[in-house]
Amino acid sequence: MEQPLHRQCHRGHPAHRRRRHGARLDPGAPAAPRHLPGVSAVAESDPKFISIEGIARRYPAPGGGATTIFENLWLQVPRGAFVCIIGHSGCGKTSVLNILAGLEQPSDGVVVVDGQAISGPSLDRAVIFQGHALLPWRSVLGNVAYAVSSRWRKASRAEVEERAKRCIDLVGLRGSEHKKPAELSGGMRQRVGIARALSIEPKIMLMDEPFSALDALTRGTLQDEVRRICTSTGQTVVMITHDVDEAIYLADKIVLMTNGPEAMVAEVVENPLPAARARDTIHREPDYYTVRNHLVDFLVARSRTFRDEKPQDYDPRHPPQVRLGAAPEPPPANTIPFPALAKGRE
Ligand SMILES: Nc1ncnc2c1ncn2[C@@H]1O[C@H](COP(=O)(O)OP(=O)(O)OP(=O)(O)O)[C@@H](O)[C@H]1O
Repeated sequence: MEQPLHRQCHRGHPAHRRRRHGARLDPGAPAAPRHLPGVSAVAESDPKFISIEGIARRYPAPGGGATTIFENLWLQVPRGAFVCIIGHSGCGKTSVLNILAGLEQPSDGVVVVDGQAISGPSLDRAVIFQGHALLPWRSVLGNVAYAVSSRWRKASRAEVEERAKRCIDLVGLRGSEHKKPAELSGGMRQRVGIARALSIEPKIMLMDEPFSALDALTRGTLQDEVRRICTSTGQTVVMITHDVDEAIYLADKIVLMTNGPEAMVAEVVENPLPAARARDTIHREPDYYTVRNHLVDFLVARSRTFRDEKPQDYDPRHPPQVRLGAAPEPPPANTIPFPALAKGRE
């Protein structure tokens, strides 16, 4: 009989031997190193860097029994990938993220990150929530430094401050180091959350609708920052969003979840847009509307009907990888442009 993947020899996995520095919260973890590493730029290829293996989430149902939010959910995220999960409210996106963070236990299955099964929260996995969860009595610098010193307990105060300041710079908050959270705008607080997450060099960054509470302008600016930082550092990210355009701009892969209960991963859409994309011109990319229409169509219709209409060879262990593309042919030369047609009717 085939062994579940998590029982196969993860310790022999090359990723396992590439363990990074740092003080794991897991018992038996090696002690924290004395010196802080620099902000590294890694984008190694490791297709199973995060391996979600047959997880389920069930809650007791009001009249007895259990409600299955999802089960037998499988997903792999390569090292350095930016993955967005989209799906309707209640399908279990936050539950998946909480399981990845180690904040919740799956009712079944396992998640393996970098060769190690998750058994609880760890500084290897930073979570950025919608609410910023900053310590209100600490300054910006204090909040970020607190995270750094939790990660590298033996680092000197100067080392901790230097690293914290570097991350504060990275999110564009230089000059606000000594302000308290109450003195900051929502966008600035979210930047502190991002700086704090980056400062501990997590193996993975988990974001639960991090920009949804922000105004459109701030959201756009922060999306740009996050994209710039994650691209340049090779950060592996799993993010939940309801915003199709945000997913297209940020993600390498977009995971489509069907409606719950008993939600499924319908497919994983590979984003065909070039890595060098810009927010203000992305809608002119030839494949932009192909991808957008596919995602909207899923949310409007297929997220409801997928269970009954799924492909015969659908295998939850290997959800279909969809690569859209091939921009529509340009219209023939003799096509009358739309404005001219409209004019003719006047
Ligand atoms: N502690 C709990 N007890 C019972 N049911 C729960 C509990 N936590 C979550 N649920 C249920 O699990 C389902 C999935 O919740 P989850 O928050 O993961 O969904 P979601 O897709 O993230 O939703 P949203 O987009 O609205 O945030 C929901 O129906 C929710 O009511």
